[in-house]
Amino acid sequence: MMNITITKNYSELSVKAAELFYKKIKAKPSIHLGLATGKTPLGMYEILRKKMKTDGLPTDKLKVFNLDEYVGLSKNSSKSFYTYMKKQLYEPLGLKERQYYIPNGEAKDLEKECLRYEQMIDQFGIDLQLLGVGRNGHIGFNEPGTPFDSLTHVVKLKESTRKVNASFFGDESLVPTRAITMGIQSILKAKEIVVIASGEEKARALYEFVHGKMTEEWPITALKNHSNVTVICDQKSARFLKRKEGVSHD
Ligand SMILES: O=P(O)(O)OC[C@H]1O[C@](O)(CO)[C@@H](O)[C@@H]1O
Repeated sequence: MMNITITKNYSELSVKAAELFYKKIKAKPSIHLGLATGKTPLGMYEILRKKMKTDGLPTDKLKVFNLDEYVGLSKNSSKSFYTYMKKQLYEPLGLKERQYYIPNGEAKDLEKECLRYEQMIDQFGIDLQLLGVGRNGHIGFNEPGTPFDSLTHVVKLKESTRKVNASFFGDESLVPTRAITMGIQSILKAKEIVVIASGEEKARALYEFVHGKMTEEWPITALKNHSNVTVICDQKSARFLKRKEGVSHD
């Protein structure tokens, strides 16, 4: 089942997505969340952490798992996804180290690290997975051509992805060339998935996801196989979507 909500703009998208996560956390304080980095979730993370704090939602039973991490960056580098998450949620929500999980991009044996991470996902299970989407349809760092049955693995980042992510680094040459990412199969293991997308540059990927056929050329289309996916996107990213049942325009 796929539900699509189209919002007027990025602010509304952030409010909707934050509300959804807030409700789920409130209903099940021991929920296991799968979380994403990138620009798109920044708005929802800000609303979520503020509301959770104001309302005093307990966070001691929460567990959060991250999709990916760069290889070769120190965990404490200001550019690591660990630092991003620490600033956006781990610290503001007062999470203890045992409550958050992120691939270790500094591991000596990367293959072993991938295996460890996948085993942990299997052991705990993710209830609700948040996903952004790349312009080329990537989810996590699973670039076009990644097998749908892939588990956590090391990827060589595409030049186009490094270019887009250069804004976080100041210069493209500083963006790491590899990352560890949950695979497509690992992502599909989540009980429920929420995809957020904003801006015209995401419109083609959303079109392929909603109206296109399943193909490894558009990694996001793997989600067509999942039984519980919600898409929250703004009008700009939804410009190629056709009106149909299950699509609500706010
Ligand atoms: O939200 P953004 O910055 O557009 O990124 C989209 C996707 O691209 C990535 O940043 C990887 O390049 C993902 O982590 C993210 O979900």
